[in-house]
Amino acid sequence: MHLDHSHPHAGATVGADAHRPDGTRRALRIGLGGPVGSGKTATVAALCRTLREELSLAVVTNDIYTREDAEFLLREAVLPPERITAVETGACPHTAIRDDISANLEAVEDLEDEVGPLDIVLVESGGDNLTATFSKGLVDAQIFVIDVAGGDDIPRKGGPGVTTADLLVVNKTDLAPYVGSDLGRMAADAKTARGEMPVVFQSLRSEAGVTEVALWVRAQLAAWTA
Ligand SMILES: Nc1nc2c(ncn2[C@@H]2O[C@H](COP(=O)(O)OP(=O)(O)OP(=O)(O)O)[C@@H](O)[C@H]2O)c(=O)[nH]1
Repeated sequence: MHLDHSHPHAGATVGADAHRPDGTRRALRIGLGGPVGSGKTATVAALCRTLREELSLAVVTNDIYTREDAEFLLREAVLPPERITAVETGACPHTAIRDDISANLEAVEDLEDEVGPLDIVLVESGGDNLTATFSKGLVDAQIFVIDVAGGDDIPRKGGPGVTTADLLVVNKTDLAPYVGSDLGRMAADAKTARGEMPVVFQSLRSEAGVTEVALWVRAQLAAWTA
């Protein structure tokens, strides 16, 4: 189930310089943030599986003290190991993606140098609260992932992630009947909070899986390379 694809190209604004020092175009950088356990890593894994044959991809993960998200992606072999880098933030992940972005920028640039040229780098934030947003100096577009089990009032309560992310993903729709979440209400509240900005409802347990988000990512890349 998805909603409001009337503006598939909303997003991808040029934040940092679009070129590498040698003059070639750098990869499009897409950030994924959201609360703990909403499905960020699972979405990154599914995007890699869907897009890896057609695009040159890499992933940067952020965890506070561990490399768990990167280890999951390595174990699942969603990409060759040299294309996955873990940043240990040692503090709130949102500091590393919003305030002191140097470690993430270095990780992205190292990946481009070592395995490039790359089409897309996915930068996953460690699970954080609803205020976690990425610096425009780090990513060109951001996806905010919430899930239906976290409470169907999250779109209404908002927060910068929900209201300003280029794409809002409401994940785990398969669980809605079990946790009593009202998807219609979530959709209406998301519309109120976001206006014309896109929202995708997905279940990674369904056959459609990450298809809609992958379409959005392809549209961002098309706009970036145009
Ligand atoms: N039922 C269901 N479970 C899901 C779905 N997506 C992810 N999960 C499960 O939810 C759990 C958390 O998913 P993760 O991808 O690790 O979540 P995360 O946002 O990366 O978590 P942190 O990195 O700890 O913040 C895992 O057990 C996933 O398998 C979904 O669409 N439906």
